[in-house]
Amino acid sequence: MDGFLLSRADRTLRTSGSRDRFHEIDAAAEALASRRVPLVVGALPFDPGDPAALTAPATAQFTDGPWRPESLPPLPTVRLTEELPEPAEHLRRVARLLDRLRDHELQKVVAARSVVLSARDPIDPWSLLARLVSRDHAGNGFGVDLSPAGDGYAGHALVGASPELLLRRTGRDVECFPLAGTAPRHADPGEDHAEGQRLLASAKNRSEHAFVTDWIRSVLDPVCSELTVPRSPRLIGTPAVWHLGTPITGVLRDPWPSALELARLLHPTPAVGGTPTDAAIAAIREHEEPRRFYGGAAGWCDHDGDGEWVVAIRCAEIDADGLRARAWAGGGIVAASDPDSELAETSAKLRTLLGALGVDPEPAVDGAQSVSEPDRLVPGDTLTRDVSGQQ
Ligand SMILES: C=C(O[C@H]1C=CC=C(C(=O)O)[C@@H]1O)C(=O)O
Repeated sequence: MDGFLLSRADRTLRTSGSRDRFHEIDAAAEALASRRVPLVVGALPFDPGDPAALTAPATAQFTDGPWRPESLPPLPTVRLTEELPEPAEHLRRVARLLDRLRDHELQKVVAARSVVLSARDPIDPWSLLARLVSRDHAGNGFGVDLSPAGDGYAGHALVGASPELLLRRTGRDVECFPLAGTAPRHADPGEDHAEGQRLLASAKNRSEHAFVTDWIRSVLDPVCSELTVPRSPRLIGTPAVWHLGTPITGVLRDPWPSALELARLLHPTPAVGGTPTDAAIAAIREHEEPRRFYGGAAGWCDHDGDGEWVVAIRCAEIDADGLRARAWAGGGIVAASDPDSELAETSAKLRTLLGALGVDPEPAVDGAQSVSEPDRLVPGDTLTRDVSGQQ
């Protein structure tokens, strides 16, 4: 994939070409701090020990609003050919993680699984990205060339529609919009509304969510002179699922850390990792296939330290020849979690990618979104809906 794109409701960055590449965050941060490069874009891996995929682009353009692709090129027919792990094994893994939660070794851990998709003709990452953005009512989307990460990533692309803002830094202002706690959407508006209200009232989901806001508070507090973390989450609707979300704002004490350094400090939040963070990462390494860039972050940082990073979820990695893609989804497990519901939650989250690729077995899910047509070319400018009105 030549170039990078981050589409958000209010702003899009698109870049092309490469004047430098980095697989180490430190090297990219140094190039920015010394003003050797004006901008770095790319992705951070889930596992902080893995290589990053960062590029100093040759050209960059910011535009207002979400990305509006000129056309929606057709995608090839895609088939789901493998599940990693098989659903039965995911259930067993969740059960084993629940034992560790009950032993108090962990308080929360995110369990993920993936599906492999095969195509006869290449899946063009830009075409898939155009479809994802057009189907997302907030116009969210990202596309990253993973080649800078080195061996095993040459020509691979990470493409997704993440609703979750890891952080945005503008001058000394910092914003985060963590999401955790999920319920399915329904085609019937009454049922859909009731499901959202149940999520908002669910003690289990609120506790799952609080691990994330607590973590973000603990990371930002030492570097911020002001920090506002609302006590209660809001209800956030994506086309496929409801989430609990909390808008967090802060003001940095100093002109640093940069957006890239903040992303490194915050990542992985318990929305993709768990609590305690190190024990959760260790458990994920032990129980799962490598996540690669799923559960990492995608975004940009400029030489003033400003930037924006989204959590790399609702995404797929496309191989260099475009004939194979792998999409992931995970869910937060706490002591009160039920393995079957967790499996169903990952299936609901996978619909974002499967639906865009035409593999979704249940198109009714798309019918649940009242503000987005499946193949509408120009996304609406509605930001994630706050239907609770609560702070
Ligand atoms: C880890 C994922 O979602 C995160 C974001 C929102 C809700 C989540 C949850 O309810 O578990 C997850 O924390 C994913 O989509 O793969």
